[in-house]
Amino acid sequence: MKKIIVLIYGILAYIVFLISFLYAIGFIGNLFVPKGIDSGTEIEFTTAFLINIGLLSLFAVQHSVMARPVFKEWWVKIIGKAAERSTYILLTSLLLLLIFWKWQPMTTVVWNIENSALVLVLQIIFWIGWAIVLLSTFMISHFELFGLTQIVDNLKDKITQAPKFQTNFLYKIVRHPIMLGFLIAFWATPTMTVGHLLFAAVTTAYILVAVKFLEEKDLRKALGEKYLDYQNEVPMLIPFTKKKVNASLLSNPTK
Ligand SMILES: C[S@@+](CC[C@H](N)C(=O)[O-])C[C@H]1O[C@@H](n2cnc3c(N)ncnc32)[C@H](O)[C@@H]1O
Repeated sequence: MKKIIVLIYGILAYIVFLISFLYAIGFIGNLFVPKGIDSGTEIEFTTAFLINIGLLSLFAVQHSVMARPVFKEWWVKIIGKAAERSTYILLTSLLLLLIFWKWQPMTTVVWNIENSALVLVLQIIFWIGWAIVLLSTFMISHFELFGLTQIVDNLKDKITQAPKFQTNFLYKIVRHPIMLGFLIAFWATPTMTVGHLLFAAVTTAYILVAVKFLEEKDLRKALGEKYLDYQNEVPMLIPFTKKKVNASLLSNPTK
């Protein structure tokens, strides 16, 4: 019975993720959805700025803290191994929906491209960004990343294997294609408002810090030499720019 409940919980968490992901596309692109990043009544600038920064910070704290191995070790004792990833996905998705709901528009235009060919190019790049995000999740292990493998394995009394470390497909071009896809989608717009710029700038800063100082640190710790070699061979986010890692990291992968 408990396994069925965990299964239903995991499926619901995945549905909430799908809703938040699709809404994110509409929100950032000001497309299809009732409330886009630039819609709604504008309030005083400082208040809007503080609310928006507060919302993004809330997301950053939840997303970073709950992804750390130390937190997970403690958290699985409470929630159980099978439901851990689904809970992470559910809370992440709910916080995203909170951002979309409470986001304060700041509609002063920073740039507005009128050339229709350029507008089309930017719109295509925007969609390419989202396609990169989605495709890359399948290159790692989409169903494990979103907790579905864990809940199905739990039903079958099977231990979920950690996904294979991926160095192929887009992971051969950059180490973080999912993040690259987000960055492309956040910045590629023909009309950039102050609110959209704030969103893009803060999320970019967060992605750079979280990837470099949290995720890669964990991966170096878990994979050691293998990850250092990967860092030496494949650039972090910008394709075809190779970055050499600090030699001191080779002797201390946990640094
Ligand atoms: C949301 S995904 C983002 C992955 C990567 N940062 C990216 O942007 O494509 C985070 C999870 O992917 C895992 N991960 C990162 N690089 C990986 C790789 N090359 N192969 C398999 N898993 C990876 C991390 O350990 C973490 O659990």
